[in-house]
Amino acid sequence: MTAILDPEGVRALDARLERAGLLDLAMEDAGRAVADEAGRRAPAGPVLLLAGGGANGGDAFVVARHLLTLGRDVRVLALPSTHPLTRLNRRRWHAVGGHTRPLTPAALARQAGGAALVVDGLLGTGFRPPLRPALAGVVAALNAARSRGAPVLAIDLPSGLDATQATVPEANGAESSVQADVTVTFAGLKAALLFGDAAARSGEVVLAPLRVPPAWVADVQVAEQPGDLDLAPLLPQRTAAAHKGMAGRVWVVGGHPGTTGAPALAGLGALRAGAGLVTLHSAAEVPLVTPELMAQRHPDLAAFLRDTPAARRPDAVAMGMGLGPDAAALALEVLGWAVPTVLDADALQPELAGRGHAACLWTPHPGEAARLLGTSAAGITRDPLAAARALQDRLGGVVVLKGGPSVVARAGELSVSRGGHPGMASAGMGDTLSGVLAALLGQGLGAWDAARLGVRLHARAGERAAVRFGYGLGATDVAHELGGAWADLRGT
Ligand SMILES: NC(=O)C1=CN([C@@H]2O[C@H](COP(=O)(O)OP(=O)(O)OC[C@H]3O[C@@H](n4cnc5c(N)ncnc54)[C@H](O)[C@@H]3O)[C@@H](O)[C@H]2O)[C@@H](O)CC1
Repeated sequence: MTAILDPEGVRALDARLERAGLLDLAMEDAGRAVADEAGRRAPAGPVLLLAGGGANGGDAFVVARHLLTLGRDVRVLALPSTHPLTRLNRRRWHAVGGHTRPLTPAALARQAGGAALVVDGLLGTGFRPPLRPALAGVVAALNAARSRGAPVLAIDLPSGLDATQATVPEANGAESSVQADVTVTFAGLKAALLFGDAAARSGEVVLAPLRVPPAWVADVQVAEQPGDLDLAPLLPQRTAAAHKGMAGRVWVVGGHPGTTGAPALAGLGALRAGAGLVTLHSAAEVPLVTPELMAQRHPDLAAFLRDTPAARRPDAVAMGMGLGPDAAALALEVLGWAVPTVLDADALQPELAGRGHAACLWTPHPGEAARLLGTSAAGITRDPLAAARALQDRLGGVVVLKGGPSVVARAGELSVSRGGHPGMASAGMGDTLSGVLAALLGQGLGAWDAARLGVRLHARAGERAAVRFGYGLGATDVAHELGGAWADLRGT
Protein backbone atom coordinates (compact mmCIF):
# COMPACT_ATOMS: atom_id res chain seq x y z
CA MET A 1 0.00 0.00 0.00
CA THR A 2 1.45 3.36 -0.99
CA ALA A 3 0.57 6.48 0.99
CA ILE A 4 -0.44 9.75 -0.64
CA LEU A 5 0.65 12.76 1.39
CA ASP A 6 -0.27 16.43 1.33
CA PRO A 7 1.93 19.23 2.75
CA GLU A 8 0.04 19.11 6.04
CA GLY A 9 0.81 15.40 6.36
CA VAL A 10 4.47 16.00 5.46
CA ARG A 11 4.67 18.71 8.16
CA ALA A 12 3.06 16.36 10.72
CA LEU A 13 5.52 13.61 9.80
CA ASP A 14 8.39 16.10 10.05
CA ALA A 15 7.19 17.15 13.51
CA ARG A 16 7.08 13.52 14.66
CA LEU A 17 10.55 12.86 13.25
CA GLU A 18 11.79 16.03 14.94
CA ARG A 19 10.37 14.97 18.33
CA ALA A 20 12.04 11.57 17.90
CA GLY A 21 15.34 13.21 16.95
CA LEU A 22 15.18 11.51 13.53
CA LEU A 23 14.60 14.41 11.12
CA ASP A 24 18.29 14.71 10.27
CA LEU A 25 18.37 10.98 9.44
CA ALA A 26 15.27 11.31 7.26
CA MET A 27 16.99 14.03 5.23
CA GLU A 28 20.03 11.80 4.99
CA ASP A 29 17.84 8.89 3.73
CA ALA A 30 16.16 11.18 1.25
CA GLY A 31 19.41 12.60 -0.09
CA ARG A 32 21.02 9.18 -0.36
CA ALA A 33 18.04 7.82 -2.33
CA VAL A 34 18.30 10.74 -4.77
CA ALA A 35 22.08 10.30 -5.08
CA ASP A 36 21.55 6.60 -5.95
CA GLU A 37 18.98 7.49 -8.60
CA ALA A 38 21.20 10.27 -9.96
CA GLY A 39 24.08 7.79 -10.21
CA ARG A 40 21.88 5.38 -12.15
CA ARG A 41 20.56 8.10 -14.48
CA ALA A 42 23.93 9.75 -15.10
CA PRO A 43 26.73 7.25 -14.48
CA ALA A 44 29.40 9.70 -15.70
CA GLY A 45 29.89 13.44 -16.18
CA PRO A 46 29.27 16.51 -14.02
CA VAL A 47 26.13 16.77 -11.88
CA LEU A 48 24.71 20.22 -11.17
CA LEU A 49 22.62 20.66 -8.01
CA LEU A 50 20.26 23.57 -7.38
CA ALA A 51 19.47 24.15 -3.71
CA GLY A 52 16.64 26.33 -2.40
CA GLY A 53 16.51 27.75 1.10
CA GLY A 54 14.15 25.18 2.68
CA ALA A 55 14.48 21.48 3.46
CA ASN A 56 14.19 20.63 -0.26
CA GLY A 57 17.51 22.49 -0.66
CA GLY A 58 18.85 20.61 2.37
CA ASP A 59 18.19 17.34 0.53
CA ALA A 60 20.20 18.73 -2.41
CA PHE A 61 23.25 19.35 -0.18
CA VAL A 62 23.03 15.73 1.06
CA VAL A 63 22.89 14.51 -2.56
CA ALA A 64 25.92 16.65 -3.41
CA ARG A 65 27.95 15.19 -0.51
CA HIS A 66 27.09 11.58 -1.44
CA LEU A 67 27.93 12.10 -5.10
CA LEU A 68 31.20 13.85 -4.21
CA THR A 69 32.27 11.00 -1.92
CA LEU A 70 31.58 8.63 -4.83
CA GLY A 71 34.15 10.59 -6.81
CA ARG A 72 31.71 12.49 -9.02
CA ASP A 73 32.24 16.01 -10.41
CA VAL A 74 29.59 17.95 -8.46
CA ARG A 75 28.63 21.64 -8.73
CA VAL A 76 26.18 23.38 -6.42
CA LEU A 77 24.29 26.62 -6.99
CA ALA A 78 22.27 27.69 -3.96
CA LEU A 79 19.96 30.34 -2.54
CA PRO A 80 20.61 31.48 1.05
CA SER A 81 19.79 28.54 3.38
CA THR A 82 16.99 29.26 5.85
CA HIS A 83 16.08 25.82 7.25
CA PRO A 84 18.35 24.71 10.13
CA LEU A 85 18.97 21.27 8.56
CA THR A 86 19.75 22.90 5.22
CA ARG A 87 22.38 25.06 6.93
CA LEU A 88 23.76 21.95 8.68
CA ASN A 89 24.00 19.97 5.45
CA ARG A 90 25.52 22.95 3.63
CA ARG A 91 28.29 22.97 6.29
CA ARG A 92 28.74 19.21 5.88
CA TRP A 93 29.01 19.67 2.12
CA HIS A 94 31.73 22.27 2.61
CA ALA A 95 33.40 20.01 5.22
CA VAL A 96 33.97 17.32 2.56
CA GLY A 97 35.52 19.93 0.24
CA GLY A 98 32.47 21.04 -1.72
CA HIS A 99 31.90 24.59 -2.99
CA THR A 100 28.67 26.54 -3.33
CA ARG A 101 28.04 29.42 -5.72
CA PRO A 102 25.05 31.80 -5.65
CA LEU A 103 22.14 30.65 -7.76
CA THR A 104 21.23 33.05 -10.57
CA PRO A 105 19.68 32.33 -13.98
CA ALA A 106 22.98 33.25 -15.68
CA ALA A 107 25.06 30.96 -13.42
CA LEU A 108 22.57 28.16 -14.03
CA ALA A 109 22.73 28.60 -17.80
CA ARG A 110 26.55 28.52 -17.69
CA GLN A 111 26.90 25.50 -15.40
CA ALA A 112 24.13 23.41 -16.96
CA GLY A 113 25.97 23.47 -20.30
CA GLY A 114 28.10 20.38 -19.80
CA ALA A 115 26.04 18.74 -17.04
CA ALA A 116 25.10 15.07 -17.35
CA LEU A 117 22.22 15.76 -14.95
CA VAL A 118 20.69 18.77 -13.21
CA VAL A 119 19.07 18.13 -9.82
CA ASP A 120 16.21 20.44 -8.87
CA GLY A 121 16.19 20.99 -5.10
CA LEU A 122 14.66 24.47 -5.20
CA LEU A 123 11.16 23.98 -3.84
CA GLY A 124 9.29 20.95 -2.52
CA THR A 125 6.14 20.51 -0.49
CA GLY A 126 6.71 23.80 1.38
CA PHE A 127 6.10 25.88 -1.77
CA ARG A 128 2.96 28.02 -1.95
CA PRO A 129 2.08 29.53 -5.35
CA PRO A 130 2.44 31.98 -6.93
CA LEU A 131 6.14 31.66 -7.59
CA ARG A 132 8.06 34.79 -6.56
CA PRO A 133 9.42 36.62 -9.67
CA ALA A 134 13.02 36.19 -8.45
CA LEU A 135 12.67 32.42 -8.80
CA ALA A 136 10.68 32.48 -12.04
CA GLY A 137 13.90 33.39 -13.89
CA VAL A 138 15.70 30.41 -12.35
CA VAL A 139 12.87 28.05 -13.32
CA ALA A 140 12.90 29.42 -16.88
CA ALA A 141 16.70 28.99 -17.08
CA LEU A 142 16.40 25.39 -15.86
CA ASN A 143 13.69 24.52 -18.40
CA ALA A 144 15.81 26.15 -21.13
CA ALA A 145 18.82 24.04 -20.07
CA ARG A 146 16.66 20.93 -20.27
CA SER A 147 15.51 21.82 -23.76
CA ARG A 148 19.21 22.09 -24.72
CA GLY A 149 19.69 18.49 -23.56
CA ALA A 150 20.40 18.46 -19.80
CA PRO A 151 18.15 15.87 -18.12
CA VAL A 152 16.44 17.06 -14.92
CA LEU A 153 15.84 15.09 -11.74
CA ALA A 154 13.45 16.76 -9.27
CA ILE A 155 13.75 16.19 -5.54
CA ASP A 156 10.36 15.25 -4.04
CA LEU A 157 8.33 17.50 -6.38
CA PRO A 158 9.25 19.58 -9.46
CA SER A 159 9.77 23.14 -8.21
CA GLY A 160 6.77 25.40 -8.70
CA LEU A 161 4.10 22.67 -8.42
CA ASP A 162 1.59 22.85 -5.59
CA ALA A 163 1.74 19.34 -4.08
CA THR A 164 -2.05 19.13 -3.77
CA GLN A 165 -3.02 20.35 -7.25
CA ALA A 166 -3.30 18.56 -10.59
CA THR A 167 -2.87 21.80 -12.50
CA VAL A 168 0.31 23.77 -13.10
CA PRO A 169 0.02 27.10 -11.22
CA GLU A 170 -0.50 30.21 -13.38
CA ALA A 171 2.36 32.71 -13.62
CA ASN A 172 1.36 35.63 -15.87
CA GLY A 173 3.09 34.21 -18.90
CA ALA A 174 6.33 33.40 -17.03
CA GLU A 175 7.57 29.85 -16.52
CA SER A 176 5.98 28.70 -13.28
CA SER A 177 7.27 25.18 -12.78
CA VAL A 178 10.12 22.87 -13.62
CA GLN A 179 9.72 20.13 -16.23
CA ALA A 180 11.45 17.05 -14.82
CA ASP A 181 12.48 13.80 -16.46
CA VAL A 182 12.31 11.96 -13.18
CA THR A 183 11.10 12.87 -9.69
CA VAL A 184 12.31 11.04 -6.60
CA THR A 185 9.68 11.54 -3.92
CA PHE A 186 9.80 10.60 -0.27
CA ALA A 187 7.64 8.59 2.12
CA GLY A 188 4.53 8.79 -0.05
CA LEU A 189 3.27 10.11 -3.38
CA LYS A 190 1.85 13.61 -3.72
CA ALA A 191 -1.37 14.39 -5.67
CA ALA A 192 0.58 16.59 -8.11
CA LEU A 193 2.66 13.55 -9.11
CA LEU A 194 -0.47 11.54 -9.94
CA PHE A 195 -2.98 13.77 -11.67
CA GLY A 196 -3.33 16.05 -14.67
CA ASP A 197 -0.82 18.48 -16.16
CA ALA A 198 1.16 18.52 -12.92
CA ALA A 199 1.87 14.79 -13.25
CA ALA A 200 3.10 15.38 -16.80
CA ARG A 201 5.66 17.84 -15.35
CA SER A 202 7.01 15.17 -13.00
CA GLY A 203 8.27 12.68 -15.57
CA GLU A 204 8.86 9.22 -14.18
CA VAL A 205 8.14 9.03 -10.45
CA VAL A 206 10.34 7.01 -8.10
CA LEU A 207 9.16 6.53 -4.53
CA ALA A 208 11.91 6.41 -1.91
CA PRO A 209 10.74 5.15 1.46
CA LEU A 210 12.12 6.86 4.55
CA ARG A 211 13.24 4.56 7.35
CA VAL A 212 10.36 5.35 9.67
CA PRO A 213 7.67 3.02 11.05
CA PRO A 214 5.06 2.59 8.25
CA ALA A 215 2.33 3.54 10.74
CA TRP A 216 3.86 7.04 11.05
CA VAL A 217 3.27 7.56 7.34
CA ALA A 218 -0.15 5.87 7.33
CA ASP A 219 -1.24 8.10 10.25
CA VAL A 220 -0.77 11.26 8.18
CA GLN A 221 -1.75 10.06 4.68
CA VAL A 222 -4.57 11.81 2.85
CA ALA A 223 -5.23 8.78 0.62
CA GLU A 224 -3.84 5.33 -0.17
CA GLN A 225 -2.85 3.71 -3.44
CA PRO A 226 -3.21 -0.06 -3.27
CA GLY A 227 -0.86 -2.27 -5.25
CA ASP A 228 -1.91 -5.49 -6.96
CA LEU A 229 -0.69 -7.50 -3.98
CA ASP A 230 -3.10 -5.55 -1.75
CA LEU A 231 -6.01 -6.13 -4.12
CA ALA A 232 -5.46 -9.78 -5.13
CA PRO A 233 -6.96 -11.16 -1.87
CA LEU A 234 -10.24 -9.40 -2.74
CA LEU A 235 -10.76 -11.44 -5.92
CA PRO A 236 -13.86 -13.61 -5.45
CA GLN A 237 -13.03 -17.30 -5.06
CA ARG A 238 -15.14 -20.18 -6.34
CA THR A 239 -15.16 -23.89 -5.68
CA ALA A 240 -15.68 -26.52 -8.38
CA ALA A 241 -19.26 -26.88 -7.15
CA ALA A 242 -20.12 -23.26 -8.03
CA HIS A 243 -23.28 -22.69 -10.09
CA LYS A 244 -24.56 -19.64 -11.88
CA GLY A 245 -26.93 -18.69 -9.08
CA MET A 246 -23.97 -18.34 -6.74
CA ALA A 247 -22.01 -16.04 -9.05
CA GLY A 248 -24.44 -13.17 -8.80
CA ARG A 249 -27.56 -12.14 -10.71
CA VAL A 250 -26.93 -8.69 -12.15
CA TRP A 251 -29.47 -6.37 -13.70
CA VAL A 252 -28.44 -3.59 -16.00
CA VAL A 253 -31.10 -0.89 -16.07
CA GLY A 254 -30.38 1.47 -18.93
CA GLY A 255 -31.00 2.37 -22.54
CA HIS A 256 -33.47 4.70 -24.16
CA PRO A 257 -34.34 5.08 -27.84
CA GLY A 258 -31.08 6.31 -29.41
CA THR A 259 -28.78 5.29 -26.54
CA THR A 260 -28.94 1.51 -26.45
CA GLY A 261 -25.26 0.59 -26.80
CA ALA A 262 -24.36 1.76 -23.29
CA PRO A 263 -26.34 -0.87 -21.33
CA ALA A 264 -25.08 -3.59 -23.68
CA LEU A 265 -21.49 -2.61 -22.87
CA ALA A 266 -22.27 -2.62 -19.15
CA GLY A 267 -23.77 -6.10 -19.54
CA LEU A 268 -20.67 -7.32 -21.34
CA GLY A 269 -18.48 -5.86 -18.58
CA ALA A 270 -20.55 -7.65 -15.95
CA LEU A 271 -20.35 -10.98 -17.80
CA ARG A 272 -16.59 -10.75 -18.27
CA ALA A 273 -16.11 -9.83 -14.61
CA GLY A 274 -17.74 -13.08 -13.58
CA ALA A 275 -21.46 -12.34 -13.06
CA GLY A 276 -23.48 -15.58 -13.21
CA LEU A 277 -26.55 -14.15 -14.90
CA VAL A 278 -26.88 -10.75 -16.53
CA THR A 279 -30.19 -9.27 -17.65
CA LEU A 280 -30.63 -5.96 -19.42
CA HIS A 281 -33.83 -4.09 -18.55
CA SER A 282 -34.54 -1.28 -20.93
CA ALA A 283 -37.30 0.87 -22.35
CA ALA A 284 -35.72 0.36 -25.78
CA GLU A 285 -34.49 -2.52 -27.92
CA VAL A 286 -30.89 -3.14 -26.79
CA PRO A 287 -28.44 -4.68 -29.31
CA LEU A 288 -27.47 -8.22 -28.44
CA VAL A 289 -23.67 -7.89 -28.26
CA THR A 290 -23.37 -11.48 -27.07
CA PRO A 291 -26.02 -14.21 -26.75
CA GLU A 292 -25.15 -14.85 -23.07
CA LEU A 293 -26.83 -11.56 -22.17
CA MET A 294 -30.57 -11.64 -21.57
CA ALA A 295 -32.54 -8.59 -22.57
CA GLN A 296 -36.03 -7.52 -21.54
CA ARG A 297 -37.77 -4.54 -23.06
CA HIS A 298 -40.29 -2.72 -20.84
CA PRO A 299 -42.62 -0.14 -22.38
CA ASP A 300 -43.11 1.18 -18.82
CA LEU A 301 -39.79 0.64 -17.05
CA ALA A 302 -40.91 2.57 -13.95
CA ALA A 303 -43.90 0.28 -13.48
CA PHE A 304 -41.75 -2.80 -13.99
CA LEU A 305 -39.31 -1.71 -11.28
CA ARG A 306 -42.09 -0.64 -8.93
CA ASP A 307 -43.88 -3.98 -9.32
CA THR A 308 -40.82 -6.20 -8.89
CA PRO A 309 -41.33 -8.02 -5.60
CA ALA A 310 -38.39 -8.16 -3.15
CA ALA A 311 -37.90 -11.89 -3.76
CA ARG A 312 -37.28 -11.34 -7.49
CA ARG A 313 -34.80 -8.50 -7.16
CA PRO A 314 -31.24 -9.22 -8.32
CA ASP A 315 -28.03 -9.43 -6.27
CA ALA A 316 -26.72 -6.23 -7.84
CA VAL A 317 -27.86 -3.51 -10.23
CA ALA A 318 -25.95 -1.25 -12.60
CA MET A 319 -28.12 1.60 -13.78
CA GLY A 320 -28.11 4.88 -15.62
CA MET A 321 -26.24 4.01 -18.84
CA GLY A 322 -28.21 5.73 -21.63
CA LEU A 323 -31.26 5.65 -19.35
CA GLY A 324 -32.64 9.01 -20.46
CA PRO A 325 -34.61 11.77 -18.77
CA ASP A 326 -36.51 9.68 -16.16
CA ALA A 327 -33.30 8.29 -14.70
CA ALA A 328 -33.49 10.10 -11.33
CA ALA A 329 -36.96 8.75 -10.53
CA LEU A 330 -35.97 5.23 -11.61
CA ALA A 331 -32.81 5.45 -9.50
CA LEU A 332 -34.84 6.51 -6.45
CA GLU A 333 -37.00 3.42 -6.89
CA VAL A 334 -33.98 1.08 -7.07
CA LEU A 335 -32.14 2.84 -4.22
CA GLY A 336 -35.22 2.08 -2.09
CA TRP A 337 -34.53 -1.65 -2.60
CA ALA A 338 -31.21 -1.27 -0.76
CA VAL A 339 -29.59 -3.93 -2.98
CA PRO A 340 -25.97 -3.27 -4.07
CA THR A 341 -26.27 -0.73 -6.87
CA VAL A 342 -23.94 1.08 -9.26
CA LEU A 343 -25.27 4.47 -10.40
CA ASP A 344 -23.71 5.86 -13.56
CA ALA A 345 -24.32 8.38 -16.33
CA ASP A 346 -27.97 9.58 -16.40
CA ALA A 347 -28.56 8.22 -12.88
CA LEU A 348 -26.02 10.73 -11.51
CA GLN A 349 -28.45 13.55 -10.71
CA PRO A 350 -28.17 16.25 -8.01
CA GLU A 351 -31.63 15.43 -6.64
CA LEU A 352 -30.28 12.06 -5.45
CA ALA A 353 -27.98 13.81 -2.94
CA GLY A 354 -27.90 12.00 0.39
CA ARG A 355 -29.73 8.94 -1.00
CA GLY A 356 -26.67 6.69 -1.21
CA HIS A 357 -26.69 3.66 1.08
CA ALA A 358 -23.69 1.62 2.21
CA ALA A 359 -23.88 -0.78 -0.76
CA CYS A 360 -24.23 1.95 -3.33
CA LEU A 361 -21.54 3.04 -5.80
CA TRP A 362 -21.67 6.31 -7.75
CA THR A 363 -19.37 6.49 -10.76
CA PRO A 364 -19.17 10.04 -12.17
CA HIS A 365 -16.60 11.28 -14.67
CA PRO A 366 -15.47 14.90 -14.10
CA GLY A 367 -18.35 16.36 -16.17
CA GLU A 368 -20.94 14.41 -14.19
CA ALA A 369 -19.16 15.23 -10.95
CA ALA A 370 -19.37 18.93 -11.84
CA ARG A 371 -23.14 18.57 -12.41
CA LEU A 372 -23.54 16.82 -9.04
CA LEU A 373 -21.55 19.47 -7.15
CA GLY A 374 -22.74 22.50 -9.11
CA THR A 375 -19.21 23.42 -10.22
CA SER A 376 -17.10 23.20 -13.38
CA ALA A 377 -15.25 20.13 -14.69
CA ALA A 378 -12.02 22.15 -14.37
CA GLY A 379 -12.83 22.65 -10.67
CA ILE A 380 -13.12 18.86 -10.31
CA THR A 381 -9.93 17.95 -12.17
CA ARG A 382 -7.83 20.60 -10.35
CA ASP A 383 -8.08 18.65 -7.10
CA PRO A 384 -9.58 15.19 -7.67
CA LEU A 385 -9.02 14.08 -4.07
CA ALA A 386 -11.00 17.03 -2.68
CA ALA A 387 -13.68 16.55 -5.37
CA ALA A 388 -14.10 12.84 -4.56
CA ARG A 389 -14.40 13.69 -0.86
CA ALA A 390 -17.01 16.37 -1.59
CA LEU A 391 -19.00 13.99 -3.84
CA GLN A 392 -19.04 11.31 -1.17
CA ASP A 393 -20.21 13.86 1.42
CA ARG A 394 -22.97 14.96 -0.92
CA LEU A 395 -24.16 11.52 -2.10
CA GLY A 396 -23.33 8.98 0.62
CA GLY A 397 -22.20 5.40 -0.10
CA VAL A 398 -19.00 4.99 -2.12
CA VAL A 399 -17.92 7.24 -5.01
CA VAL A 400 -15.63 6.38 -7.92
CA LEU A 401 -14.49 9.65 -9.51
CA LYS A 402 -13.30 8.33 -12.87
CA GLY A 403 -10.12 9.56 -14.49
CA GLY A 404 -6.55 8.58 -15.09
CA PRO A 405 -6.21 7.64 -12.24
CA SER A 406 -9.64 7.21 -10.59
CA VAL A 407 -10.32 8.15 -6.98
CA VAL A 408 -12.51 5.97 -4.75
CA ALA A 409 -14.06 7.66 -1.72
CA ARG A 410 -15.98 6.41 1.26
CA ALA A 411 -16.66 8.33 4.47
CA GLY A 412 -13.26 9.44 5.81
CA GLU A 413 -11.18 7.42 3.32
CA LEU A 414 -9.75 7.88 -0.17
CA SER A 415 -8.05 5.41 -2.49
CA VAL A 416 -6.36 6.15 -5.82
CA SER A 417 -6.19 3.61 -8.65
CA ARG A 418 -3.07 2.59 -10.55
CA GLY A 419 -2.35 1.92 -14.19
CA GLY A 420 -4.64 2.09 -17.19
CA HIS A 421 -3.85 3.53 -20.61
CA PRO A 422 -4.60 6.84 -22.37
CA GLY A 423 -6.44 4.83 -25.05
CA MET A 424 -9.13 4.24 -22.42
CA ALA A 425 -10.30 7.82 -22.97
CA SER A 426 -13.05 6.66 -25.34
CA ALA A 427 -16.83 6.33 -25.32
CA GLY A 428 -18.31 3.33 -23.56
CA MET A 429 -15.37 2.72 -21.25
CA GLY A 430 -17.34 3.89 -18.20
CA ASP A 431 -20.28 1.66 -19.17
CA THR A 432 -18.02 -1.40 -19.10
CA LEU A 433 -16.64 -0.31 -15.72
CA SER A 434 -20.18 -0.07 -14.29
CA GLY A 435 -20.80 -3.65 -15.35
CA VAL A 436 -17.53 -4.79 -13.78
CA LEU A 437 -18.41 -3.09 -10.50
CA ALA A 438 -21.92 -4.57 -10.44
CA ALA A 439 -20.49 -8.04 -11.12
CA LEU A 440 -18.14 -7.71 -8.15
CA LEU A 441 -20.97 -6.46 -5.92
CA GLY A 442 -23.07 -9.40 -7.11
CA GLN A 443 -20.29 -11.81 -6.15
CA GLY A 444 -20.44 -10.55 -2.59
CA LEU A 445 -17.87 -7.77 -2.34
CA GLY A 446 -18.69 -4.68 -0.33
CA ALA A 447 -18.89 -1.38 -2.22
CA TRP A 448 -15.46 -0.11 -1.10
CA ASP A 449 -13.66 -3.34 -2.06
CA ALA A 450 -15.64 -3.73 -5.30
CA ALA A 451 -14.68 -0.19 -6.29
CA ARG A 452 -10.97 -0.51 -5.53
CA LEU A 453 -10.69 -3.94 -7.16
CA GLY A 454 -12.99 -3.07 -10.07
CA VAL A 455 -11.13 0.06 -11.17
CA ARG A 456 -7.84 -1.83 -11.06
CA LEU A 457 -9.19 -4.83 -13.03
CA HIS A 458 -10.63 -2.44 -15.61
CA ALA A 459 -7.35 -0.48 -15.81
CA ARG A 460 -5.31 -3.66 -16.12
CA ALA A 461 -7.63 -4.95 -18.86
CA GLY A 462 -7.09 -1.62 -20.62
CA GLU A 463 -3.31 -2.01 -20.38
CA ARG A 464 -3.56 -5.47 -21.91
CA ALA A 465 -5.91 -4.43 -24.72
CA ALA A 466 -3.75 -1.38 -25.49
CA VAL A 467 -0.91 -3.67 -26.56
CA ARG A 468 -3.03 -4.44 -29.64
CA PHE A 469 -5.19 -1.37 -30.06
CA GLY A 470 -3.24 1.57 -28.58
CA TYR A 471 -5.23 4.79 -28.79
CA GLY A 472 -7.83 2.94 -30.87
CA LEU A 473 -8.94 1.00 -27.81
CA GLY A 474 -12.66 0.23 -27.57
CA ALA A 475 -14.78 -0.65 -24.55
CA THR A 476 -15.46 -4.16 -25.90
CA ASP A 477 -11.70 -4.76 -26.32
CA VAL A 478 -11.26 -3.92 -22.64
CA ALA A 479 -14.15 -6.16 -21.63
CA HIS A 480 -12.56 -9.09 -23.46
CA GLU A 481 -9.31 -8.62 -21.54
CA LEU A 482 -10.97 -8.71 -18.11
CA GLY A 483 -10.29 -12.43 -17.71
CA GLY A 484 -6.61 -11.87 -18.40
CA ALA A 485 -6.54 -8.94 -15.98
CA TRP A 486 -8.12 -11.15 -13.34
CA ALA A 487 -5.44 -13.81 -13.93
CA ASP A 488 -2.69 -11.17 -13.75
CA LEU A 489 -3.91 -10.00 -10.35
CA ARG A 490 -4.31 -13.54 -9.07
CA GLY A 491 -0.76 -14.31 -10.18
CA THR A 492 0.81 -11.37 -8.34
N1 LIG B 1 8.97 14.22 5.98
C1 LIG B 1 9.38 14.27 4.75
O1 LIG B 1 8.67 13.86 3.84
C2 LIG B 1 10.73 14.84 4.44
C3 LIG B 1 10.84 15.91 3.58
N2 LIG B 1 12.02 16.37 3.13
C4 LIG B 1 12.11 17.54 2.27
O2 LIG B 1 11.51 18.66 2.83
C5 LIG B 1 10.78 19.35 1.82
C6 LIG B 1 9.84 20.32 2.46
O3 LIG B 1 10.67 21.27 3.05
P1 LIG B 1 10.16 22.69 3.54
O4 LIG B 1 8.89 22.53 4.28
O5 LIG B 1 11.31 23.33 4.25
O6 LIG B 1 9.79 23.46 2.24
P2 LIG B 1 10.51 23.59 0.81
O7 LIG B 1 11.97 23.49 0.89
O8 LIG B 1 9.78 22.72 -0.10
O9 LIG B 1 10.08 25.07 0.48
C7 LIG B 1 10.36 26.11 1.38
C8 LIG B 1 11.18 27.14 0.66
O10 LIG B 1 10.39 27.62 -0.44
C9 LIG B 1 10.34 29.03 -0.41
N3 LIG B 1 9.05 29.42 -0.97
C10 LIG B 1 7.83 29.12 -0.52
N4 LIG B 1 6.88 29.67 -1.31
C11 LIG B 1 7.54 30.33 -2.30
C12 LIG B 1 7.11 31.10 -3.42
N5 LIG B 1 5.82 31.33 -3.68
N6 LIG B 1 8.02 31.58 -4.28
C13 LIG B 1 9.34 31.37 -4.05
N7 LIG B 1 9.82 30.68 -2.97
C14 LIG B 1 8.92 30.16 -2.11
C15 LIG B 1 10.51 29.39 1.04
O11 LIG B 1 11.04 30.68 1.15
C16 LIG B 1 11.51 28.33 1.52
O12 LIG B 1 12.81 28.69 1.21
C17 LIG B 1 10.19 18.21 1.02
O13 LIG B 1 9.72 18.61 -0.24
C18 LIG B 1 11.39 17.29 0.94
O14 LIG B 1 12.23 17.66 -0.13
C19 LIG B 1 13.26 15.60 3.33
O15 LIG B 1 14.22 16.41 3.90
C20 LIG B 1 13.06 14.31 4.08
C21 LIG B 1 11.93 14.26 5.05
